[in-house]
Amino acid sequence: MAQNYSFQHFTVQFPAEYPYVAHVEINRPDKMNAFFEAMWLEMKQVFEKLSEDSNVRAIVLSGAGKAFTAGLDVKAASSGPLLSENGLDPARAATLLRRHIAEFQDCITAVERCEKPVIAAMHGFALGLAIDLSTAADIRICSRDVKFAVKEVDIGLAADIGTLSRLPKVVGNYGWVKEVALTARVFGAEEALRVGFVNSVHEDHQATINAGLKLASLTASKSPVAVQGTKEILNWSRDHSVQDGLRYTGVWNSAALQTKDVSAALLSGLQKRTPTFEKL
Ligand SMILES: CC/C=C\C=C\CC(=O)SCCNC(=O)CCNC(=O)[C@H](O)C(C)(C)COP(=O)(O)OP(=O)(O)OC[C@H]1O[C@@H](n2cnc3c(N)ncnc32)[C@H](O)[C@@H]1OP(=O)(O)O
Repeated sequence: MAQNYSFQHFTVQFPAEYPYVAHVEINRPDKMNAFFEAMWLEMKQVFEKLSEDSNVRAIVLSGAGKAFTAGLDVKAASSGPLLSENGLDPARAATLLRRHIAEFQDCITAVERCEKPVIAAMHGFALGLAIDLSTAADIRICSRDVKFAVKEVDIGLAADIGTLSRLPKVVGNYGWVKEVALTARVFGAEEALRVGFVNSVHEDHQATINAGLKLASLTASKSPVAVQGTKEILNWSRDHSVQDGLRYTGVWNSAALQTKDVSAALLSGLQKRTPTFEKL
């Protein structure tokens, strides 16, 4: 049984029918799961804890209520460091703001840094911060009803917590990213599927969660050494040359291939048996 998780703005469940799978739900439905500072700090704790939990091998992230998340809590932001008059000279004010942005970015990056695969299962509204957050996940799926927007220019910002860095790498199409980021226009499930932002589209919220849990369960049935190595190497290779990626893979696997999991799994297909793996 996984350890007990108790958080204020996130529920973490371990569905009995999906061993080694954690389901994280953003839980502020009365405000469309809009994020304020305590929430993104808490989200970092959630993913750091799951990353280290050997009873967890894959994670589904979804939102409670009518939205995955409507993004930044714009009411809270209107009285936070973005707009506050602090009397500091510009360089000092900029230093504080830069630290604030870096801390916020780090909370989103906690999802990418999490050693376990994370599947973002989105429905309803997925605006602004939702795109930052879901591009830090490994796999994105959505429901037919979803409304996406890279909404930052609508609120006077260049997106600064991940979207502009990660979305082009997810979809491999700068022209499309520029269109949605420069206009903040809403796009739906069909377009998201066509450009490769999401991997699959499902009938409704619950069907999307179920599909996420099944995918999570499939990866959780594999060697955790192999799966965690695959996430690490893919993320690293995304940001480096092929030659550097090959070299990193060789170094990584020179340790990882010494796992017992290889001998447990190598002949399992031929021998028509399902291997089991120790916790990691
Ligand atoms: C340093 C900067 C780092 C990060 C920046 C991130 C940028 C972003 O995330 S940009 C995106 C910001 N989000 C928005 O601008 C969306 C604002 N919300 C809406 O436009 C609408 O609420 C809606 C999502 C289209 C849904 O409309 P509707 O179905 O009519 O519901 P509402 O009655 O409007 O909302 C219900 C309830 O939720 C509150 N709420 C919704 N979104 C937010 C939000 N983003 N921030 C704060 N609160 C939000 C809304 O006020 C309602 O609450 P009440 O108490 O009932 O008023």
